[in-house]
Amino acid sequence: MIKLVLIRHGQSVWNLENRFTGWTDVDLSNNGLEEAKQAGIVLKKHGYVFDAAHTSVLKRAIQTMWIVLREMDLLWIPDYKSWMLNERHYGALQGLNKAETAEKYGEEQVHLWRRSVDIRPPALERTDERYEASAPRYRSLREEEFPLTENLEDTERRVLKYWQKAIAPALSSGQHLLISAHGNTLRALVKYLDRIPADGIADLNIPTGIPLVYELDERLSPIRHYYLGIDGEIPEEKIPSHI
Ligand SMILES: O=C(O)[C@H](O)COP(=O)(O)O
Repeated sequence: MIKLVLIRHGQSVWNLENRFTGWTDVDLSNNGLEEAKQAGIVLKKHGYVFDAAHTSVLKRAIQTMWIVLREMDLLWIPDYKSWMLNERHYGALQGLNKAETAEKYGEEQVHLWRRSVDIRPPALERTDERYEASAPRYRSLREEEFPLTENLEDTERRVLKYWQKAIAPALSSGQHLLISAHGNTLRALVKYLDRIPADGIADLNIPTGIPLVYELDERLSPIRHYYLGIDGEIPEEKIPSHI
């Protein structure tokens, strides 16, 4: 049995302000910093040790990874950062307040943008100041690869490409991995791992800063999964699944 640990970054300052974030590179809130520290304490207490860690190129996920690994005295392990683990791109919604957006476009429309699989939010214009294709961290992307908006299917495609290229081979070689990523990145990965159909994913939310442990068989098929707290597996009814 192989254990894989997923963690959504701690609460960010735009989670706190209820803003659409996507690829915007915002910091963790003070609460998010504390969540990440607690996650490291929990993982260390339960004897987890990682051989490597994977994260996005967004600081809320990178800092979460660093804080967790610092608490575990594992800052020395290799870590890999890829844009392919970035949060789903929220297009022209990035920076807008979710409640104000719902007032303007209606709750149903915002829910579809946030939780459907195949509906993309309005796209960014390449002239928009939020369009960051020229940022050094995205140097490896061709212009046509840089998203102007994404639905969950788009996110799933790039996450699975990274899974096949970097994660699955490492797991199959016996490595214990930590993936520090984002709400929709992990929704996409969980959808794939648990074979959740498109019409079954809308209500799945990943809470911030709580280690999600996947026990996988030798074919990397999930045996079971659970959130890990200081006293061990957290009962389903105690998981804060706020949307
Ligand atoms: O990108 C964001 O706004 C959040 O990290 C996830 O937002 P969502 O829960 O609205 O998809």
